[in-house]
Amino acid sequence: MPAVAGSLYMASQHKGVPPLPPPLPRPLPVINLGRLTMDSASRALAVRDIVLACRERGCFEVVNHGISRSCMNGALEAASEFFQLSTERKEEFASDDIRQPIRYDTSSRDGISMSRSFLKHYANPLDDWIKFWPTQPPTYREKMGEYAVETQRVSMQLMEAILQGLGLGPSYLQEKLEGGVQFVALNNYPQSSAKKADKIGLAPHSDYGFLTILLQSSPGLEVMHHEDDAWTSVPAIPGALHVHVGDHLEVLSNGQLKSLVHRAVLNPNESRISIASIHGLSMDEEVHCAEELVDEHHPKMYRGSSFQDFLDFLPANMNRYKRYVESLRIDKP
Ligand SMILES: O=C(O)CCC(=O)C(=O)O
Ligand SMILES: [Fe+2]
Repeated sequence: MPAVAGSLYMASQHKGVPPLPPPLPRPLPVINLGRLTMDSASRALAVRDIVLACRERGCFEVVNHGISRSCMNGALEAASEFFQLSTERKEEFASDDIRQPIRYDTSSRDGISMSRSFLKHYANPLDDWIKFWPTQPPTYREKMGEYAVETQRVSMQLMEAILQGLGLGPSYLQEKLEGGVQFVALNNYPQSSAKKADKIGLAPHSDYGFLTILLQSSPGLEVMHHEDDAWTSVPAIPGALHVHVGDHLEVLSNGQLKSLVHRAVLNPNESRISIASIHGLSMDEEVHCAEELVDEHHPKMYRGSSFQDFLDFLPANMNRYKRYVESLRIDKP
């Protein structure tokens, strides 16, 4: 009998040996971003790794991205100090209106916040938005501003690599991306309690931009890869950032890359902060399937839409789609 894994497995069952356990979860790809600015061979390998990770896993971790530890820790500290302010102070930013330039909330009116409070605001270009940001804690604008500018830079590098890897060229959409939306969500989750059975902080969803860059103070982010039916926990690797594919990258790539379903679970040991930076085109700019990726074998899969369209869509469609992009499919039932 040939010594293939399947036959060994069968043989062990025949002898009454317990069946093999399911395969171990594959570790998430960790990509050294420094290679993008080295020689062209190193860049080509990094581009290949990034696109493969996007295609096969929908996400990856990046290291050597050029954002200093003190900048990342500064942003986490500023977020943590904001959430420690009195309720009254935080509620100065409370609003039901998702079009406000800054918004604080604690409830699940958005259909997915099960146990989190959040502060959301825009960040690019910084000069247009920073005036709306909190002045308490006093270092908030400086620390969050520095981190926002740095993540916008990393998002540009990543998008150039992805667009190159898709065959569209690194400067495809460049100006529109430079002037695009950067939406920053600071999330604050309580420590899970032994009494409460529900350990979900944020329910499963995808993000609507091209890319999300996420920094977490401790583990809690979980992702579901495209072919999987199970959650994979994303480790909080010191100094690393997590990156995942959003709905508009699925549209732009005409379905070659798929937006990633993810959720946040409560951490049993501590309260947790995450900072999600979502990058896309500007408010009214529609994202379409790239014509270069449409042909007779790959018909156009999605209709075009803008960030503005997403905001219009959201209030009436909470919980209808786990991924907004499903509503954009041309062949949807
Ligand atoms: O807290 C997390 O890890 C996930 C946050 C998230 O998915 C979001 O803000 O969209
Ligand atoms: Fe998200």
